[in-house]
Amino acid sequence: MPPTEGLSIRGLAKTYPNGIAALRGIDLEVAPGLYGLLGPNGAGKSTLMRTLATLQTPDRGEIRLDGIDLLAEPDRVRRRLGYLPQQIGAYPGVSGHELLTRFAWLKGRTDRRKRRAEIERLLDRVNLTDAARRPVATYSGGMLRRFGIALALIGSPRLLIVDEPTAGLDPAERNRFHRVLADVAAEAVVLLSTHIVEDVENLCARVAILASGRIVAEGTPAELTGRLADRLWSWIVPRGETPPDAVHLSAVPGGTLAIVESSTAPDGRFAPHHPRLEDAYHVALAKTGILEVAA
Ligand SMILES: Nc1ncnc2c1ncn2[C@@H]1O[C@H](COP(=O)(O)OP(=O)(O)OP(=O)(O)O)[C@@H](O)[C@H]1O
Repeated sequence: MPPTEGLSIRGLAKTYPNGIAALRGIDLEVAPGLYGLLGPNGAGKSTLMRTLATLQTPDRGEIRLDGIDLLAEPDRVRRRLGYLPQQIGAYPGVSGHELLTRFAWLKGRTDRRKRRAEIERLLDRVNLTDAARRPVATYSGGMLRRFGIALALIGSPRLLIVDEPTAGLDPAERNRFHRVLADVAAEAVVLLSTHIVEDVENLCARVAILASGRIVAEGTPAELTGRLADRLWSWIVPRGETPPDAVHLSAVPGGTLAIVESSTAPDGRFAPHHPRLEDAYHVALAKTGILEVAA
């Protein structure tokens, strides 16, 4: 990747005044496209996202967006940023069209004709043209998420930061939301932070797994699962029996599914297990000593 395109992060570190080291030296190169950031609670995802959104500063390190130094020139980078927060505030009675108009005005879109054209384009892009005159307060959860993208896309950002986007969406809305993100990712860096491994597996060209403030694995979903080829074994432990030491345990009909990493089958009860991104995630966390409670 040429150094002038995309997002480049080097040696990023942040320790809060209470002594918690939320970021312990993050290095990442992110090209335009959809990039997934996975990690358990407290891994440092929000700290990283807020730092990229210029809402807080790191103790050390460097961030460049399309070659522009974010810490030295935050205002210049802000003009190229879109941030989709988890919640959009309540604006009683205000229609989608009107709220977009206000935000566009705040972002410096003062030419009325150009602003209107941009808003029409954005509404069409997120499939909300028909609902544009309805109050935002009446939108469903999925419509609100897509509306949030339209807000974040004012000014055609080069980096779109999306935090935990699909919680609470039904499958059809989740799918619609993903299609909009994929469309944006054709021309910008879209950084998607989530707990939902399946969203990243289906959608993202590359993924980083963050744990305790460090990147513990990085690559394409195929690379991450490929490293585990022929190394995973599973066994459904009948109810009442003690499960073995495993990289992941989850409840299934009939007992507990135990997934174990080993170069050979631990014993005759285990069958080969085809690795999924979720397994790579649990293996990466297990190697750092972090065990997530089964979902
Ligand atoms: N303002 C703050 N002051 C002190 N500690 C903080 C602050 N914000 C976050 N932390 C701590 O830093 C660590 C990383 O938190 P962060 O919110 O970045 O993680 P996360 O991966 O986003 O987690 P979650 O998925 O739960 O939001 C946690 O231990 C958290 O308690």
